[in-house]
Amino acid sequence: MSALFPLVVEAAKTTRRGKVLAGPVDLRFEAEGTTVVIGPNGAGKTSLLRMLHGTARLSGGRISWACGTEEARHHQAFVFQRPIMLRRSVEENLIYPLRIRGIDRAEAREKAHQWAQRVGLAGMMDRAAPSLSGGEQQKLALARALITDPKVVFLDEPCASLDGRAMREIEEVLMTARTGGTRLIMSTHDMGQARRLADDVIFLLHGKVHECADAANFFLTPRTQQGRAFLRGDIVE
Ligand SMILES: Nc1ncnc2c1ncn2[C@@H]1O[C@H](COP(=O)(O)OP(=O)(O)OP(=O)(O)O)[C@@H](O)[C@H]1O
Repeated sequence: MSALFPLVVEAAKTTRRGKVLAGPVDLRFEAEGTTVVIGPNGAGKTSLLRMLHGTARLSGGRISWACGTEEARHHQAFVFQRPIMLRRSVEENLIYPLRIRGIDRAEAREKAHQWAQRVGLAGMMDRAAPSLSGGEQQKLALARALITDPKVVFLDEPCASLDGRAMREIEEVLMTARTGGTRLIMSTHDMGQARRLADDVIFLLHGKVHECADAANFFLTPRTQQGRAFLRGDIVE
């Protein structure tokens, strides 16, 4: 397969009924690491992730993967803030993305069991996915995203409204995926999580990239007054 990265974003923007949801933004993503997108409510974090993933239509600019867009799409996954479960068992939820990629049922089941084990859902394979708790559903959504071995995973607030334990378990899965070479691009409201996971940070304000920096630099010495205020927990508008 060809390389997906660098992912180059040039003056890309997405609008809805004349309102700019995100952009124009210029960004460049290399193949490794975790990028964390932060910013106040409504800053455009979800819209940026959807634009990069290709599910929000561009109304200007360009997003170019090193390979073709179709090939890149095949190697991506997206994890939503509120997991969307198939109304089937945990096992069927895990098997589904493999089956639609043509993997035979026996192999898909084996992989499903390995992934259930990894995210702590091994004892729940026969449970109906919608009956799982919020944390369990999010772990299932994560396993279902990673089971196809994607090159890049977008995650929109993957731990919103989860307790500390579920968050830690999810972060462990994410760190393992990152170490294994999966490129992660995620949003979070939780600055503790951003500090734990980020290799680099995009600080969005009013749909635009206000700061984009190496995580250590951003957290230690944010360049802008709004960046400093945001990290202090002040209201930034
Ligand atoms: N479908 C839509 N139609 C109209 N406006 C929208 C739509 N989706 C998002 N917006 C608006 O676009 C802006 C950016 O929204 P977005 O959800 O991307 O921000 P966010 O940073 O993810 O916010 P939050 O932290 O609250 O999840 C907001 O002002 C939002 O109200």
